[in-house]
Amino acid sequence: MKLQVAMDLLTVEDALELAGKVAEYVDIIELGTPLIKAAGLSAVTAVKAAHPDKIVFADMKTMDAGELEADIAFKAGADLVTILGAADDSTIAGAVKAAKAHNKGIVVDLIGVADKVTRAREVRALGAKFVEMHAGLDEQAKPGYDLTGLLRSGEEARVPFSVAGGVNLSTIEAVQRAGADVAVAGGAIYGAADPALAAKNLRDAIR
Ligand SMILES: O=C([C@H](O)CO)[C@H](O)[C@H](O)COP(=O)(O)O
Repeated sequence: MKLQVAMDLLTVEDALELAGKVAEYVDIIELGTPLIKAAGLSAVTAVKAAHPDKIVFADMKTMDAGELEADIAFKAGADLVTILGAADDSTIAGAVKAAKAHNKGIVVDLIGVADKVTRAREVRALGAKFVEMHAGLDEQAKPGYDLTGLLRSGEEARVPFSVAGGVNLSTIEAVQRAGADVAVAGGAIYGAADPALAAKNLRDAIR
């Protein structure tokens, strides 16, 4: 299982500083949606230039104009770009077309999708590299939230998947047991007093 750091920060400087601290422990470096909205795609270019050996993930969360938005993110240096699972099939197909043109990949984010299992299979058939079983920051803040539903959806879907939604040291083993290809950790790393140690501990928990 790969480890992905999600950088939900707001400036390129902060993102480069965090990436510099944790890169040796992670496989994938994600530029979070708030970061891309605040700093633009130049943030993707800067992180890829600093870490050319890492998979750079642009969390675009595109809902329309799939081919166009994926194309500009790939041109900026992204290796993986997210499209929302709630988008029309044509949006996902357009983004997959752009990914093929750049020899890169599309990840379909199933945030907000009620039937994640069915949609995961549909978008995989459309050419998604993998799907993201995702509960966003707002959903995580609701009382009683836990990762169980995401893990069950991943197990049932039987397509390559990542899990994002408050993954931390106490849950990463369950994420791996569920068969996830990628564990995504945002707050558990960037919110830690020592992000490098937090990333190392997560890496060490992956067997
Ligand atoms: O994608 C995310 C969210 O929508 C804000 O951009 C997060 O990066 C993702 O949820 C992982 O972060 P944590 O939940 O803090 O681990």
